[in-house]
Amino acid sequence: MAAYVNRSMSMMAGDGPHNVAILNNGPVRVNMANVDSPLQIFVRAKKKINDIFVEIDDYVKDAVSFMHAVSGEKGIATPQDVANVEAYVSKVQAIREVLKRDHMKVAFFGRTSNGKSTVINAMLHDKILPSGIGHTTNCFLQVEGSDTNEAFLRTDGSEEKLNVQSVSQLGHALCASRLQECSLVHVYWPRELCALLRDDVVLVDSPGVDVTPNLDEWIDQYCLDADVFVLVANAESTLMVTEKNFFHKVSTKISQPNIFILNNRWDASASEPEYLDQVRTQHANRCVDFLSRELRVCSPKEAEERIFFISAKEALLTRMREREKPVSSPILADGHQVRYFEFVDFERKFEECISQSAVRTKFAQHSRRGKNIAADVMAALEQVYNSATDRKTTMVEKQRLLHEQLSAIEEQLTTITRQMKDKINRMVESVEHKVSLTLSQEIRRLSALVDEYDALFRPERAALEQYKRALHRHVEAGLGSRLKKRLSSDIGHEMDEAQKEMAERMYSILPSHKRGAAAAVIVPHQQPFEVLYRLNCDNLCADFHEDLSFRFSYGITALIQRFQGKHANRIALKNPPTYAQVRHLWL
Ligand SMILES: Nc1nc2c(ncn2[C@@H]2O[C@H](COP(=O)(O)OP(=O)(O)OP(=O)(O)O)[C@@H](O)[C@H]2O)c(=O)[nH]1
Repeated sequence: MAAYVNRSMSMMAGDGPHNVAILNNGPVRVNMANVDSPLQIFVRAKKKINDIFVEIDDYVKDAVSFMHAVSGEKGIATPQDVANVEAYVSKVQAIREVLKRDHMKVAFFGRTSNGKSTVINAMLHDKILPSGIGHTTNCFLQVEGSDTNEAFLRTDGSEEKLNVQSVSQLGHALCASRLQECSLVHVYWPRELCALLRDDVVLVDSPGVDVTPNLDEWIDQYCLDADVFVLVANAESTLMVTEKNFFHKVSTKISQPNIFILNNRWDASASEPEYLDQVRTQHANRCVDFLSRELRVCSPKEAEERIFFISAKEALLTRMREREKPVSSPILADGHQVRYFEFVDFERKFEECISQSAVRTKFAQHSRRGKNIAADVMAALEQVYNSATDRKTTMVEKQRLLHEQLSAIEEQLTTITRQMKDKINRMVESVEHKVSLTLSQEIRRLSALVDEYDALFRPERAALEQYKRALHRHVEAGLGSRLKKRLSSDIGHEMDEAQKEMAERMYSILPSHKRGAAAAVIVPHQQPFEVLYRLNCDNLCADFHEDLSFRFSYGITALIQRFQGKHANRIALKNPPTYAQVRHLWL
């Protein structure tokens, strides 16, 4: 109580921060002291949830980029996985749009002339909606804050901005251009002029519930998203069946609606002070009974906190005065301050209720949705992570097996290479032995070769030199062809066998799928093996001096020593396979 009294006194005194907005009739100065308003619960929650959805939006977009990046990797993310995550981008956008527009909505109902429009005007601190005796409000009028600092009207479904003065024509039952009772007119009022509007409260005025049979249609169109309902009753009479019927219908369509009951026109009680308490108790009991027992929307104790006895007319007058606006009836009845405090108390409790209700009903659903989206996207990313991890494990295992295989093969290759080198060494020794033996035998029959040489011998120096060179060629050719004939096929056969064995052993260590490719590299030599023996008689006989008297001799013993000497001649084993060729197969 103390809080609202202080606040009310402060507002009546006109202190606290003020804002200025421009209306048709000039600049307006308004009290905006609502920093501790319960509406801030909704305002802060809205900012918080909007910020969270900005983060969810970024998270989803990052996830989409990531999914696109990995979609090329086989077995990690399918195009369907990418599309599933991508679908959340538009869902998050849609929620963000709804969140931006989310507001707290309060709908005012009651019989004609009970003072619904006057209550709204008092809450807005200005005479915005038409009011007067008789049936005044002809259609639904929704007052909401305008983002631009201007006041204007818009009929539902139209983009045309109408002058704010035309609300009297459009919404007034007595004007010729009035709309259908179910129509909606948006009244945009500068947020800066009213704390309620600035904090995203939307107020809906309605025609009297006693002037229409279309209550169901009203409820479906204007009540389903309302956070709070205010029944504006007439304290001069009592709750009427039409009013009760309307809220019975509301409570069948909406679970546990938040309903406040304002017993308006309580200023009338000033003229009958002797019955004031009894009437108040009677009205209060009936209202508590209606909310708690008939509608079952709250407990009797909670109901007591939802029932107020006010004078909207006085509250509006007080606030118009405070803003130095001209007022028609300056005289206020006795007890007007107490009634004003109760009006302020109603505003406070209404703000708490609408703020908490809107946060719960509107943001709780969005929070769940946001959590689910984040969880779904995280699950998709986890699936990608798990697939990638499985793939990595498989590849690492494959790499380990390959390394093992490679090490084993390199070991075998080293063994084979060593064995082959030993074999080659043994073969070289064997061939040298064979060549040496064959050469000895051939040299022993060298005289026969020399005897076959039948060129004309002349002792002159020049002719003698020519004779010697020709004889050398003859001996070289004869000896070479004899060695080749006797050694080639024997050694060649041995070489072929050795090459074949080497190739087969190489094949045996290769993995089966590599053998095809290796066949082109490990091929046993196809060229026939031949023994080449380079016999240079000119060198061999360089220190030979002919005895012309005895013709000449080749000095057989010397020749044999020369042939077998370590710096003399070498057997050439043509085309042996090399270690480099063998190793190339593996690299
Ligand atoms: N004495 C007194 N008169 C009031 C009070 N509240 C509103 N009125 C007057 O009652 C008449 C009807 O007020 P409205 O605000 O137009 O009532 P309403 O419920 O909006 O009426 P409809 O728009 O026709 O449904 C106006 O002349 C107001 O000045 C109040 O608390 N005390």
